[in-house]
Amino acid sequence: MVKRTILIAGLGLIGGSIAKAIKQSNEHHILGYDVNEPTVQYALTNGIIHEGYQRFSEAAEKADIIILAAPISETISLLQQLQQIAFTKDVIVTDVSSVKGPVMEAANKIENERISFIGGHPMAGSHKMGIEASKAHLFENAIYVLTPSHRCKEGKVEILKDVLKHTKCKFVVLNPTEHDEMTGVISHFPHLIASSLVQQAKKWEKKHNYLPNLAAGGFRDITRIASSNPKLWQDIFYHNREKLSALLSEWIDEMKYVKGFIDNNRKEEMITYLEQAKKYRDGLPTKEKGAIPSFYDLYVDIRDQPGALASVVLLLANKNISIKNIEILEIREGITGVLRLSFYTEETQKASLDILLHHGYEAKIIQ
Ligand SMILES: NC(=O)c1ccc[n+]([C@@H]2O[C@H](COP(=O)([O-])OP(=O)(O)OC[C@H]3O[C@@H](n4cnc5c(N)ncnc54)[C@H](O)[C@@H]3O)[C@@H](O)[C@H]2O)c1
Ligand SMILES: O=C(O)C(=O)C[C@]1(C(=O)O)C=C[C@@H](O)C=C1
Repeated sequence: MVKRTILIAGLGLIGGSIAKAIKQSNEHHILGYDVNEPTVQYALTNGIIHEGYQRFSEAAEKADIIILAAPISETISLLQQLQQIAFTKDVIVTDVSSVKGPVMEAANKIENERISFIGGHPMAGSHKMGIEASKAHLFENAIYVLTPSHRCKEGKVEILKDVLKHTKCKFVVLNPTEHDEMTGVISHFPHLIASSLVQQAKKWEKKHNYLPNLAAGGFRDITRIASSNPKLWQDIFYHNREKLSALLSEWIDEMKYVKGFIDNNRKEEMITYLEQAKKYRDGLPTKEKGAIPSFYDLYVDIRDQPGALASVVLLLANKNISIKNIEILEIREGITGVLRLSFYTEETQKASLDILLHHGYEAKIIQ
């Protein structure tokens, strides 16, 4: 075990989560820097970092590994600042940006011999932002993409992996272009669609002001990510604009094709379209958190009465079962609602199903 000094620049959701995961291991010394001084204070007070800094260069000079976890435009600017530092030892620099092309372009221009840059992107996150939302286990079983730059010295990727292994992620090396195309399809474009669905509902609310009350499980599931940080996503869309623009054109054509089924009641073609989508969606990897995070979910019907939620939680707590997340779906006053309980393992998911069925609850696992 080699104890290294790791600087995390940008202590938000992602930087804070990486800091927590690495600090838990007690293996390394963690420095933190953020433009927002209260964030650094929060990280220190809550034991997320060992030392806090207000000047980036001062912290960078002390580090063996620098993790840039700020928004993409800021990450590129921090990278350019590193170029000017006269490091007295070799340093590995990585980032966490959701788009890799522009960051790698900036990294490949670096002429500082001491810097080995390896692009990084943990494929997990949340619609929440800031250090308060950070979690040590955010990246557990998630895919962590690495994109080494032209000037990355031998052995450095292995050192970086050794430090990041505390996030419990799974590494994959991709080139920036394939990364940006795939994340465009699987992450960035879906985000745009989620926001557009919400915009559509907002327009229709002018006609039917009761409409938001009908927003049940389906609408909420498909639009959760529309609640994310708008500035962060504008930055992502901007940096992956070419891929997004192409996907948007493809989507518009596809929707015209679908409109043909609907307008002309081409029933069989519509069913085939839906069947193919269902088959592909059902076949996505479900045992791991990946590009599409999956949890071990259990759905429980409950009535909206005082104590209904507490009773379910208590039943499971009595059997020492930890619940990862609880969400109440489509519950309205006096009417049956649905609880979605997420578990860490398939075993606890199944055990919870048995317990709840045994106590007369209507519960099910939907694959
Ligand atoms: N949110 C996600 O789901 C997610 C997932 C994977 C990767 N990412 C990437 O992670 C990066 C950070 O996103 P986040 O969700 O943690 O955002 P966040 O808003 O939670 O945190 C960003 C942090 O960076 C700080 N910051 C801004 N400019 C800075 C600068 N110049 N120097 C130092 N700190 C600065 C902010 O004060 C804030 O604390 C982005 O590049 C994003 O593309 C996000
Ligand atoms: O779970 C979410 O809220 C996310 O949006 C996470 C998500 C994703 O699209 O899966 C978003 C952006 C990141 O770059 C990586 C992961």
